[in-house]
Amino acid sequence: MTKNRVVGVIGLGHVGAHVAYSLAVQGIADELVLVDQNQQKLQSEVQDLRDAAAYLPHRVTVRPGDFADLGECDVIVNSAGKIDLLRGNHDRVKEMDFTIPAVRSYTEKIKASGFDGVVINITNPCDIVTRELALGLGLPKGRVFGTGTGLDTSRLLSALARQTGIDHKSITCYMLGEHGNQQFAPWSCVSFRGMPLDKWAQTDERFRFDREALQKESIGGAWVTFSGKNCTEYGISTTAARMVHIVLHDEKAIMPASMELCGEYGESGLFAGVPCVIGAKGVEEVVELPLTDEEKAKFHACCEGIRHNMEHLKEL
Ligand SMILES: NC(=O)c1ccc[n+]([C@@H]2O[C@H](COP(=O)([O-])OP(=O)(O)OC[C@H]3O[C@@H](n4cnc5c(N)ncnc54)[C@H](O)[C@@H]3O)[C@@H](O)[C@H]2O)c1
Repeated sequence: MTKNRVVGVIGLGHVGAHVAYSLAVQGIADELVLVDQNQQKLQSEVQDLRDAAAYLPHRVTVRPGDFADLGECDVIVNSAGKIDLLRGNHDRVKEMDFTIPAVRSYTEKIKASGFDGVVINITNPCDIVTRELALGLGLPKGRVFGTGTGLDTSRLLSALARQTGIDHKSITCYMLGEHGNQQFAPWSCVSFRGMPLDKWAQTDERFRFDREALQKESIGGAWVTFSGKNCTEYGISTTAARMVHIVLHDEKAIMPASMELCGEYGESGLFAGVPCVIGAKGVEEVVELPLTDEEKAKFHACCEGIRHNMEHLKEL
């Protein structure tokens, strides 16, 4: 009998519930172990997901758990948080006063469960919380990473697909840096199945667009979604589900993720959004894009911004 693929989700709010649903609907997980400090919310989400199971194309079992039950998971998705703290201000760092102590409160419990898999962090501020989890859990390098600029890259892919008429899956592009206000698109690395953007732009006007405007659209997309529903759900849950799929199938796929930098891009001591080779061991390699000098400077500025935000850790 083949081993069941067991995925744990911590925090069953807007994001965690949608992650669990995506994993169930896409048949990515065989078993879901759900954990939330709000027991009523947890029971409700478990019930609702179980109600869906009979008509899903793949068999999935769903159960409520505690941190002690996470030891058997192959992958844990962390999405605990308090999204209401972002109402009225567009800065994910504002959630840090809640999310850092929250994560610290259960890191030891995850360790005590005997967990030895991969952790994918969504909780904001994503780069800083991912680092906190990685330090606390002490798993081998790469086993804890964040969705980082994965979602922001999805937004850029969507904008580029609408602008050019070329399908998302034929486009290579990245948002790099912070999953936050300090991120940017390195346009020199954008290509359409091997043909660089600049080359297309020489002959086709659909590829001669306002790059600043598209970048702004990708960075601001979160707040367009947030403004009408006070959360974001579909984009992030699909991003995380894709990452879980990559890990469980040992795909060695390249995707932007929040990963520790140890000299790559001339940076160290922090987690930031960069392209990564992801497989069964989590992030197995950071891909160093051939950035222009101007793009390198932008990347360093993003890292300085993350470092500035990390200063607040001293007060927590
Ligand atoms: N990285 C990204 O791209 C991205 C995108 C969207 C949201 N987010 C982040 O994801 C997180 C969750 O967002 P949301 O909209 O679901 O928030 P939410 O407030 O709706 O839900 C958070 C859930 O976490 C639970 N929780 C809080 N502390 C906990 C703890 N100590 N132990 C167990 N459960 C705990 C709460 O009970 C709640 O059910 C937030 O930090 C948000 O900013 C990140």
